[in-house]
Amino acid sequence: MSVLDGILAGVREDLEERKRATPLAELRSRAADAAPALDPLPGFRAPGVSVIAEVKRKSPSKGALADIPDPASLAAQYAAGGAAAISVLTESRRFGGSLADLDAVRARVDVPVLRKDFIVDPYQLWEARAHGADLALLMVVSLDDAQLADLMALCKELGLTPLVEAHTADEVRRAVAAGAELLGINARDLTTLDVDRKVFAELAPAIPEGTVKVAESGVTGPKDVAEYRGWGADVVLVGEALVRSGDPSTAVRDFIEAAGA
Ligand SMILES: O=P(O)(O)OC[C@@H](O)[C@@H](O)c1c[nH]c2ccccc12
Repeated sequence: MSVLDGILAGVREDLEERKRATPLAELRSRAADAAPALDPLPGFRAPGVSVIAEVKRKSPSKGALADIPDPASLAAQYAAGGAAAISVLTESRRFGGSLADLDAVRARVDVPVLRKDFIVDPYQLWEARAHGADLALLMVVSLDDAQLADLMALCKELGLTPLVEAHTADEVRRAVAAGAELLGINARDLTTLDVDRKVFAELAPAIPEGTVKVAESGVTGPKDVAEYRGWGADVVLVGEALVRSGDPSTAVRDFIEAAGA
């Protein structure tokens, strides 16, 4: 069993428990009461690189990264540094996140918020919207074409912008075929956890003009952001380097400046 399979097994168990605790009808009514989702795409298309700054406590590859007792305050510092969006990991077993983190961040910042999780079921998109997310991650590797199409259609209905994540040429092709407007290349192979930033350089040319390109994972400092930018990234998604930085606001600003206009 790969690392990803192990994560997905836990995600499905936790999902069944939440489904028992909170019926879909209740999520639907909470989603209806939520403020409409923000559209992140104009911001991501603005000149210069955009940063999606992530609230990430731990990971299967690195273990504990940072305690983050106050995710809302971390997110506020990211926003003050100029982050175009905030990513909140909500997977609990391996990443130490929760929907409570999403609630806290949503309540504090005005920039778009991404629910970062292993989304395999429509219920999770209703949850995302009920908890105020504007974007949701859809990982091509863990979905077949029919599931991807269904989840993309539900995102549209809910006003959520899907960040469609790929790691191979075939996954990029499937993401494009599904109509992704926001396409992420994860430099981390989730079956082995190996990170290779050059995967972005190799796959980006296959992404059609007009699609917003997101470089995910492996940014250790401003130089890496500049490199991704040189390879055509419109957006970089950064977790570890920011949660460990000690000064998240300055770190975000440095990343944006490193990439130039
Ligand atoms: O901490 P890093 O290397 O900056 O990576 C951030 C982000 O790309 C990573 O958390 C991520 C990308 N895709 C994912 C899918 C699931 C869980 C986590 C991820």
